Amino acid sequence: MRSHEAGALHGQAGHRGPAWLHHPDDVNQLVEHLWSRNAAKADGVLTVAGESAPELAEEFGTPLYVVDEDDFRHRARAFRDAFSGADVFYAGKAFLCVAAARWVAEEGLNLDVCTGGELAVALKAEFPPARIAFHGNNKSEAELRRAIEIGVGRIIVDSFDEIDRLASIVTELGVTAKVMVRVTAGVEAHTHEYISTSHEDQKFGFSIAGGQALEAVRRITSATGLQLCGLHSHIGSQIFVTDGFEVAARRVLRLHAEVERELGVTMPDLDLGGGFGIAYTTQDDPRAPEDLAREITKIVDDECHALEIGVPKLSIEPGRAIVGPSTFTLYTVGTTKEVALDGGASRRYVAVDGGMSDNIRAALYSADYSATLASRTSEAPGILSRVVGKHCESGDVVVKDEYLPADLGPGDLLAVPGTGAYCRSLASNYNHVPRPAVVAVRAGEARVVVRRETEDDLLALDVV
Ligand SMILES: Cc1ncc(COP(=O)(O)O)c(C=O)c1O
Ligand SMILES: N[C@@H](CCCC[NH3+])C(=O)O
Repeated sequence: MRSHEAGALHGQAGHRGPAWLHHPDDVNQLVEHLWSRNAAKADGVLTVAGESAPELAEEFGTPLYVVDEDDFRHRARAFRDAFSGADVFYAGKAFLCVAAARWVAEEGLNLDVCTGGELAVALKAEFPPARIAFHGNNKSEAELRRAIEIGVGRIIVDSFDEIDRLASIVTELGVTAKVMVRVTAGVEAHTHEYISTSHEDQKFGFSIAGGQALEAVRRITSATGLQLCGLHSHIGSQIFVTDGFEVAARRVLRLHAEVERELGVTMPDLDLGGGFGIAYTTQDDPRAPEDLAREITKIVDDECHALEIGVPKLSIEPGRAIVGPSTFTLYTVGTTKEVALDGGASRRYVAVDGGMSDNIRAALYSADYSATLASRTSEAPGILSRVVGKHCESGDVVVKDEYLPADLGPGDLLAVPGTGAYCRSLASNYNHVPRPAVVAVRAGEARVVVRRETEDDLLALDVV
């Protein structure tokens, strides 16, 4: 994630946004690489896989998450094919529902879940348990028991307490569980602090440098019923450069070699996690899965060669890079407002019918997004605008800076691309706003895969 607060808007002579944001030649045009493969505009109207934004809004209401199913499947296959010698786990935390779990299964990927709730969705979708990896830094006894009973493929262990918990469950059940050890490699990933997970001072994993990782391996290998299949490292999310993966892979493989040498244990697998960045705005330049595969595979091969060890089977866990670009959020504009700024400049606020309850990422990580008018062509010039929601927070921003037509007004539809990952999954009912539906569009057909919450849903938990 990149923060661009420094480039804040100012200046009288034309509204100037952050340095990376350029005035578009035609404010009606889509910046294609920010959209799913079947999204297009015809006469100003946004369409996806044969369905138009106004038709979708009319039939399903707004706000609405619209997922291009073919795009999701295509990206899943692209990772599977690019990493053909590896196991690809879709990270369900990015977005999970029964339909999505089925798409993942059908495209031949594995699934990463990190709570009993995500596991329940996977099971409802009849996802093969052996293809599920179970994550989490504080899995409960009940969650672990269920995972073992249904036979998940691997459990990624994150604490000494968990090792004890697991050891007693497998002993009691008389079974063997495959486990991996989540390690922290001490890498400072180039991303937002909140989604960086490999520096030492944070809650995930066992430190390699501090010796806890080796100790965890020792305890697992001396426990009965726990079968160690490898080490796991995830350095963070929304990462664009492979240098962080490279440093992490080298450190993890050194530990892998040490385990082989010192303990005589050869671990068959190595999981380098997910975190591959996507384009939210024109400032982002993501890597293609083939490039990632080539570079990461080479790093692992070279390091194993240097360490004179066999090459373990690689696993990766992309979430955002599969689901993020597949989805846009469709909103209806409710109000607009011109706000005077210092120096005589002004900012156009465009308020939509959702906000931080369906996309918390701008508020939480200063994430940038883009937006486009989705229901008509406009002849008006583009002016720098801020898209905000309807919540009682001034930080309720969906798109910090975007050029939108000056005549945008109530009733217009606005679409925000790249909202597939960590928007529905982080959605809330703040201000008692019902969470939007998710509609999957494929070959001219739209179907609800997660229904919209109702007022009854909002009241369902109140005990009166
Ligand atoms: C262990 C693990 N694997 C995979 C992911 C997926 O990350 P991303 O959606 O950035 O690919 C995450 C989230 O950061 C994670 O914590
Ligand atoms: N929720 C974060 C990503 C965290 C990934 C989970 N480890 C985001 O929206 O970017």
